Amino acid sequence: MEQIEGRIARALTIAGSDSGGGAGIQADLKTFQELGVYGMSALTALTAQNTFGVQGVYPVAEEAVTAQIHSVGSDIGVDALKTGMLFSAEIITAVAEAIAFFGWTKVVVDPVMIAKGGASLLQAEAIRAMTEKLLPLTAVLTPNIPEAERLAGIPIRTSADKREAARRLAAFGAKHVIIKGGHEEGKEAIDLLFDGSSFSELSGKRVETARTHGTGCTYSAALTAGLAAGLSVEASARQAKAFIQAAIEDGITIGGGHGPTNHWAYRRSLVAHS
Ligand SMILES: Nc1ncnc2c1ncn2[C@@H]1O[C@H](COP(=O)(O)OP(=O)(O)O)[C@@H](O)[C@H]1O
Ligand SMILES: Cc1ncc(COP(=O)(O)O)c(N)n1
Repeated sequence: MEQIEGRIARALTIAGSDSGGGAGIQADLKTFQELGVYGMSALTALTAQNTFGVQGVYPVAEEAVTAQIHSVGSDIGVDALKTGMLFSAEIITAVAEAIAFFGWTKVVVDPVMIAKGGASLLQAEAIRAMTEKLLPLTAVLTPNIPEAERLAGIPIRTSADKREAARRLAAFGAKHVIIKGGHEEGKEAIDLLFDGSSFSELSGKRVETARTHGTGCTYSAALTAGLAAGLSVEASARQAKAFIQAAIEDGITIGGGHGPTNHWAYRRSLVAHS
């Protein structure tokens, strides 16, 4: 187990459930475990979901979201947390209030909006609550390209657009912004990291595969695990990139549609090289 200040590192995910196990809370907890961090969860919504898509979305009452976060925060404690599917402005507000109540600072926000199959996981009117209430509390924001376009309010076609979007997202209060390159084309999948003053790129070989369900969830969970264990944002981002690269490359065949990644792959590759 990873240790921080002499005890086990603890990470919380505040996100939706993917019954198919490849994205959402399930991907997050698997990733925390693989990286040696104690995982906890606060559910925001249930989805009936498989590798073909989302068959149903059932949000959790916001007071139940608050209660879950207070239960773990008041007893177990949280070294770092991530948010995933938050669904509504009411849930976003409840989450922002709980983060402020506990004074948590290692906060990763994956602004999940639309599942890869096209289902909406965030109501349109919730975007404003996200930029106004959650981004000011965010240490690392991890949008994909469509999410960055929506939050920043500009289309992203060039690398200059990508940098401008990152600047705009930082202006909402996010201390670091990582715009992920999974939705772009090219031989490399390049993530752009902005720390409020300078840019750096994290690159990996693009894998031609349809099995990318849950990549964003898995990536942000790996980032959160790194922060929980005391790594810097940059070191956590590098570890998360290596984790997702291994998980995509070493694909597993699950279900008849767009399958999940292999959450075992990164740890197995470390063992193989040790
Ligand atoms: N086909 C791929 N090959 C290699 N890396 C990928 C691929 N697709 C996504 N990634 C990486 O996976 C992570 C998640 O990215 P992305 O798929 O854009 O997020 P989301 O799931 O939120 O849409 C990023 O680090 C990205 O660079
Ligand atoms: C409950 C839940 N949360 C998030 C996603 C996004 O998944 P993806 O990483 O495939 O875009 C999802 N499909 N379901």
